[in-house]
Amino acid sequence: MSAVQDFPQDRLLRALDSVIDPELRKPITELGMVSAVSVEDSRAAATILLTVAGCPMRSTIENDVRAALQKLDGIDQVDVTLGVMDPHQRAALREQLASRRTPFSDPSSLTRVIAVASGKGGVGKSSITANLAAALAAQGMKVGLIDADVHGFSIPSLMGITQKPTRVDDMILPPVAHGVKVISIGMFLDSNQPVIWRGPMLHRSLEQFLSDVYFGDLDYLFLDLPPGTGDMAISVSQLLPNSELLVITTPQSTATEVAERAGTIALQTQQKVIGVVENMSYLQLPDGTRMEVFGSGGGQKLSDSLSTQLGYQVPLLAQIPLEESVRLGSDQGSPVVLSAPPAPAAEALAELASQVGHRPRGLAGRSLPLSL
Ligand SMILES: Nc1ncnc2c1ncn2[C@@H]1O[C@H](COP(=O)(O)OP(=O)(O)OP(=O)(O)O)[C@@H](O)[C@H]1O
Repeated sequence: MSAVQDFPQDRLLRALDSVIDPELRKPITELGMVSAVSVEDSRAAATILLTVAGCPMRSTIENDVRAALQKLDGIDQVDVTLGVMDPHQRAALREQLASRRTPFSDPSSLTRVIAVASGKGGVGKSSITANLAAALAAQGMKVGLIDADVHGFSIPSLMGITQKPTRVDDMILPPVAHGVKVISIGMFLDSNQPVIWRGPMLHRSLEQFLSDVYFGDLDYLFLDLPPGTGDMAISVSQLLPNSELLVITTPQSTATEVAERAGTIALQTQQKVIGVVENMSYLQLPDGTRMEVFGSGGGQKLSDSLSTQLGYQVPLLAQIPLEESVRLGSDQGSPVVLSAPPAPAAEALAELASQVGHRPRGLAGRSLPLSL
């Protein structure tokens, strides 16, 4: 790093501490990205090394560096030069990050892993997952989201992500949207092409997401599962034995029956089912009455039957109304808890997030790593 004649170097570095790499979520000073910074005649010059040449965040980083230095008294002008890390610098960064990769499958991991399941498609599983993740991130939690619905991936558009993940050698940096680190198979495909993978490839894709994607320390990791009781649900239970299940249904009896099968898979996989969410419960009419478009009682019925079959209380955690704001938020890539927080559906989703968030990690229904 170059010397500074008339400006204390640590003041410059302290200012740059406030610049956070948007993907790695760490100060650029800690990541070895500040190659040089100096001041001459109230003109600051900073050379910043990007992890890769095509870094999608280059203009954000450049602007943030400029803004951070410009704030200092005595600096009138800032010149930012962007360079790229050489293979040695990249390897050092990878080492640094790899040692901090969180083993989500480790029984001692403090990250709560919540897989969101449903019996059939279209019940709002992805919308609820996106809203839960965004709501907890807005509360200051560190949240990751894996779109494990590889055949019907919709999370990138629900979260408003068009950007591709950045690769640093064999490490993948997930794009961050609304404070949530998100990864989806859809981000690796060139167009909206269908994915026709079978079990082993699905298992491998999840394994790769868990090992190669840099999530850093997380409070919550959500997985949006494909509908039903397929291969991915089994893979999740094998690769993430600590994961818990949240089951989404509509009030309709046909949806409830298939959701029950998705929930009872937990008997075989030994995952804990933390609760049931009933979505599209009712439509509030202008006169204040509630129209039960998809019938009523499905969520409670599912909660009762899962409680009986699993042998512990599986509560009905929320009933989310059918509301245009939810659909609009999804279409605009901004979950309704953020885009229209006073809407009744947003309030119900925010309340669900608090319930999920405040629930301590229990051991009921979970296999323990015991041996004689
Ligand atoms: N409470 C709600 N009110 C209004 N629209 C909703 C609500 N919940 C979900 N939707 C809309 O219903 C559609 C299906 O939702 P979503 O994609 O989240 O379902 P899904 O269960 O994940 O489906 P799949 O598993 O097939 O991907 C979307 O257009 C979404 O915007």
